[in-house]
Amino acid sequence: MTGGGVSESESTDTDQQLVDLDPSCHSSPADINWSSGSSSSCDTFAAGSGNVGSSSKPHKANNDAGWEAIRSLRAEAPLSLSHFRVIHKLGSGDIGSVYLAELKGTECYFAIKAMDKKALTSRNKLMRAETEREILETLDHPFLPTLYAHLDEPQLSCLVMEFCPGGDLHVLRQRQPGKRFRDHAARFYASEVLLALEYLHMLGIVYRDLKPENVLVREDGHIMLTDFDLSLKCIVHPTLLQKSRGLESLFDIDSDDRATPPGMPTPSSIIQSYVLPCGHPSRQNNPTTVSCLPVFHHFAKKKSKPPKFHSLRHAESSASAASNLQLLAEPTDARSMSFVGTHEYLAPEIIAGDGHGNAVDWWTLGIFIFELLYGRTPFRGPDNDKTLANVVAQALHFPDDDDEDDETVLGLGPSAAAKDLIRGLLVKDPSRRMASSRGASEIKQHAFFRGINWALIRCSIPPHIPSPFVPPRPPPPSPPDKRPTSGDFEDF
Ligand SMILES: Nc1ncnc2c1ncn2[C@@H]1O[C@H](COP(=O)(O)OP(=O)(O)OP(=O)(O)O)[C@@H](O)[C@H]1O
Repeated sequence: MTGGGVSESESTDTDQQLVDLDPSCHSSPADINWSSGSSSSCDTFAAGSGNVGSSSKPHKANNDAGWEAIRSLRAEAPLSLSHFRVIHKLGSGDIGSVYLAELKGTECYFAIKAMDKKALTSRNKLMRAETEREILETLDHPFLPTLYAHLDEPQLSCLVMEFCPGGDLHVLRQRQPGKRFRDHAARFYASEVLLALEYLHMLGIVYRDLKPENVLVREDGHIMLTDFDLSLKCIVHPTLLQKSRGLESLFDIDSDDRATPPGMPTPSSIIQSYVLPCGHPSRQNNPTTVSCLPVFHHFAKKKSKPPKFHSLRHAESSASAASNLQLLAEPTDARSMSFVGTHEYLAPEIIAGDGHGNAVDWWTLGIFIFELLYGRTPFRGPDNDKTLANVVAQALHFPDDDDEDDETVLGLGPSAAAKDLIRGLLVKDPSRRMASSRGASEIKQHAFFRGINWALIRCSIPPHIPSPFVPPRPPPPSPPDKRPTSGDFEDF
């Protein structure tokens, strides 16, 4: 995609002053000098300075060989880079490079994002790296990366993350006929992205960098949203809305009052219905689609007392009233003035610099779906300035509106429902944009997503399953210093 990325208003440089750990620069991957003294590295999770470990990731940490391997290593000594064998570079971003690495002797593979601390400081990117780490530490969701460890080496700050072997959606789209996805595939990717965004919003995180390049494909074909260095963290004020009464707020749940209201599903039932694998007994009994689980999940860890009810006393005892309730926990009133994102994906309010909130993610979702379906973004101009001008002022136009190609004539092009959804998401005024007040659930109810089983989406069959990941063979052992003696061959 052209158009480049705008990282932050205060620094838009993209020079890679970061340390290059590219194995191709070395005689063998194993020769890479990851740090100047890994013995003094600090595994912040193990040391307890980061409050995240496998125990606080109940959904992603179960039956995960990676966690098991790391856990048993940590039982003996703090984890350090010397425990990993670097295989090759997966790619570079603005604040670091990502490597495929194996935890030595385990056949467990990880993606390690290595950031040079000096370069981060001199380029004023320390905060971004810190934000990304903090966000990754909190995540525990099927469509978001697991952070296994943060290794604070003398020169490098390294994030040990889940490795995603299937490439990204940008590359996958190029391989489709006409370089665009059909409706059913776009619907699948958009729905998994939507769930990931919903979860992030409920944690008070505005993602701000949705684009196909940041949507990775797992080995099983499901997705993983990556790259959180442009994300915004804010405080959420969960609110219950009554569906039949529109947007009227029934009660607020402040940070100290996080119990389940009578008649509402309990936190554990919501979590189970959402994240348990298919076939789990709890699943079969409770396949409810619930849009508000992450908030409860987030809150469930805290000691709770009954919430303060500001109105609708009946709700206290009525299960039917509860079924009419909808939790809004997204940071709809978050505000940031930063100029962040990728030109073609920037929301008008970011360009205008008037302050923006989570509605920017719904704008980018609209651009994302458009790009998946049409093979290009809607407002792209000949240069970045023209692109920005188009985003702010140009009306949305679908390529097949006036110029019907063969696919459209045959009914294979994007459906009317897809276009209607895109239109709703690409409303330039964020306060009128779809989902700006009622959050992700409004999008989920759109006709484009009809037939999606939100609770069981993880069990659906993805449109594309990548070829199985073949673990690279370890390099041959280095030749012995001395000439072989007859003793070396005694087995032959
Ligand atoms: N967990 C992962 N598994 C596999 N590949 C990954 C993983 N994380 C990142 N990558 C790949 O590594 C490359 C660099 O990723 P990174 O997140 O550092 O930066 P970016 O998304 O390219 O850019 P920026 O940080 O500037 O927005 C990307 O090409 C991405 O596809």
